[in-house]
Formats: sequence, structure tokens, C-alpha cells
Amino acid sequence: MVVSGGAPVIEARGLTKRYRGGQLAVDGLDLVVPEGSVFGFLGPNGSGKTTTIRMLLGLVEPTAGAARLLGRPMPRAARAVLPQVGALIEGPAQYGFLSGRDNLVRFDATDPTADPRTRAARVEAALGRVGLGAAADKRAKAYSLGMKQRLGIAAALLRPRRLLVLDEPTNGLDPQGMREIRTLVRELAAEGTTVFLSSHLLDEIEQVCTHAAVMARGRLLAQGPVAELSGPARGRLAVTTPDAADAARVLAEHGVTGVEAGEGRVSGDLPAGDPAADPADLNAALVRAGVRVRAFGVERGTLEDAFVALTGEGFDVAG
Ligand SMILES: Nc1ncnc2c1ncn2[C@@H]1O[C@H](COP(=O)(O)OP(=O)(O)OP(=O)(O)O)[C@@H](O)[C@H]1O
Repeated sequence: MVVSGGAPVIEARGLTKRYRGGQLAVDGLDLVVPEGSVFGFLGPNGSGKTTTIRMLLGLVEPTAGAARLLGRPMPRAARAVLPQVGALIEGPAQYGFLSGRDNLVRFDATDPTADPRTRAARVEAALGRVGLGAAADKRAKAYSLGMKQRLGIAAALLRPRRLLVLDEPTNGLDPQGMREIRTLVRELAAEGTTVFLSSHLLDEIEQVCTHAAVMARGRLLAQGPVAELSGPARGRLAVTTPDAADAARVLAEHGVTGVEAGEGRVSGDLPAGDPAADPADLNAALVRAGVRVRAFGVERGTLEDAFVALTGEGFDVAG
């Protein structure tokens, strides 16, 4: 995965959308998506993700602000830029009575710039790309939801793309289907495609994305590399030991707070802001005191911790 220092693949400045009814769906959004990233656009239902994606792709006119895609202004440069961008918005549109392959043939034929002589090869490559080669002759209506989603992505990948935009690609999928999509996203990223995907599922973003932005009620709360967003967020120390009571005492003596001792396990909060509190020293202190340590680690904060810290509320994953 190459995250280069080049121009951002997506850049929004003060991007705002107020719908005619007066609803402020997106409010002054500043967004920077680095090339080569898998960028998670995270927010509860109704937080403005789809509206943002539509503005980025030039499908909805912003009320204020500006968006650039692949370094070019949108929607002005849409004709030059969009051929390099694959998008899957609001689920795949497919003909159930056609096979997966014939769906792609049909879709490819709607592209006036696609050479009919190389169509078959293009379609086979796209089917292989998403792992539908073996199921290519099945009718799409017999596909699982995950397969339908992959067929939709295959359609977006009939041409080489610099950027792939996926709006809630795992919505409604079972765990197996989600895994398939995650694997595909990772493979595409490894080949250098920047992937921008929206989701209301925190752990999904955490598992697949290098970068993320967090939206709530039309506003951007935070953005950056996932590791920076979720950690250090007050790492919690976790020690696995048969001597839990002794370990708890030693840790407390060394400034660890909120110590909890359970069966074979002790956890606690590292002394905040104390540069002398190196976890290695705590481990050494345990060993000196004769505590037998089976495992010793600092648990990173999760994106959910970060979200709760940002909003003061839980992440509503309903719907
Ligand atoms: N065409 C429209 N006209 C008026 N209001 C709209 C329109 N589309 C969306 N909205 C409103 O704008 C807000 C943001 O909606 P949007 O679909 O962008 O959010 P989202 O984060 O993508 O949510 P979801 O995951 O449910 O699609 C919501 O309150 C929604 O009701």
C-alpha cells in the first residue's frame, strides 16, 4: 500500500449542502483523502455521508464550498475525471434474469468509449478480479447479496480506476459477505487503487481502512490515519498472570490507576502524562517482585472510544 505525498485524490473545502426543504445535510466539510489510502467515511445513518459522496461525484450541486476529485474541480471536470473513478452507490443495479457475465457485458456496452472487440476480455478480467469467475454463468438473481455486491464492484472495475467510491458496500451482508468485500478492498488497495468507502460500522472501518473521517449530523468531527484516531486514547495495561493479587498491588504502587484484578488477569490505566511510566519499567517491577508474567501488553484505544470521546455519546449503529 503506497500512501504517497502527492495531491489528494479527494479534497473538499467548506463543502455544504442544504436541501430545498431547509435540511442542512452537510455543513462546511473539509476532507482530504490521500492517494493510496483505504479511506473510511464513518457516521451514523443520516449523518450526511451519501450527500457528501454525491457532491464529490458531481451528482448533487453543493450549496457552498468546493470539491476536487483527482486534483480537478467538480462538477466542472466531471467528464475528464469520472472515467478514472469507479462508484457503487445505493447498491448494485442488476438484471436478475441475466448471468453475472451477461450483466457485465451489458453494462460495458453502455460505455461509448469501451471497445467492443476487447469487451469479452474486460468482462472476464473483472469477474476474476472480484472472485466471480466460477459463478459467472449463474443468473444474478441466484447470487447471494455479497455476490451481487461484488458484481456491482466488478462493473465499477471494468476500466482501470485510480479511485473507487463505495457507499455502504457491506450494508445488509452477512459476516461471510462482509469478509469477501473486505478482502477485495484490501487487494485493490494493494494494487494502488485508492478506495473511499462509507460505513456506519466502526469495526469494519477499523479492520480495513488506513484512514478515516468521522461524521455526525452533517459535520466532520475528526479525520486522519486510523491508528492516530483510535490510539493512543489512554492505553490500558493488561497483564496475564497466575499471581493476580500481587500484580495488582505492584502496579498500584507504581502509579497505575483503576486497577482491576480478575482470574489470571490484571488491567489498569497507565499513569497519564508521566514520562517515567514506561510499560517496560512496570513489567520489570512485576518481575522483580516475583510476579510471574505470562503476557504483558498495552491495549490500544478503539475507534469507538475515540468516537465516544469526540461526541460524548455512543455510536448509534441502528439501521
Ligand atoms: N434529497 C433530499 N432532500 C431532502 N433531504 C435529504 C435528501 N437526501 C438526504 N436528505 C437528508 O439529509 C440528511 C443526510 O442524509 P444522507 O443520506 O446524506 O446521510 P447518510 O449519512 O448517507 O445516511 P444513510 O447511511 O442513512 O444513507 C438526512 O437528514 C436526510 O434525511
